[in-house]
Amino acid sequence: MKARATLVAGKATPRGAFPHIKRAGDFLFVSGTSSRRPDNSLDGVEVDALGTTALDIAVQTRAVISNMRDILASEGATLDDLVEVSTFLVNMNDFGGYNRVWAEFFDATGPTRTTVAVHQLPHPHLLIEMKAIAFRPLALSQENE
Ligand SMILES: N/C(=C\C=C\C(=O)O)C(=O)O
Repeated sequence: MKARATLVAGKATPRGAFPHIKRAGDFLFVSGTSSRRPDNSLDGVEVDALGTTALDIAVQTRAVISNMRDILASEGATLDDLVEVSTFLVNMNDFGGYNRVWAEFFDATGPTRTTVAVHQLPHPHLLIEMKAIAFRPLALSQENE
């Protein structure tokens, strides 16, 4: 069986030659996802008239999870199907804000999780990016079509 790559309509276009999500058998692999909107603006970023920039880790985290939810839906999967999430923060001082929003969506029965800090993400206003693996048997996804 060949793996199936999908570019999801209505989501921000990937900033490179890769899909939003790839199905390999019953497993789904979600590319690194940010709070980027389809128009390439970012949730959780406000810039005032003087150029002062306010970045909000809670808003960005909620947007990332929401974007992943939409991407999973393209394969008939939900956040409940996630088995592993990797999170990249640019600053561990944001860990608390990120962790609180995470708990709005998941508990200890949810996906395994690894959180690391990285030097940079692909846009200077991004505080967080996540990639994920889900288990959603193809047969179950097709039942709901
Ligand atoms: N996944 C990658 C970037 C995602 C950026 C975004 O969604 O804003 C990548 O370059 O590998």
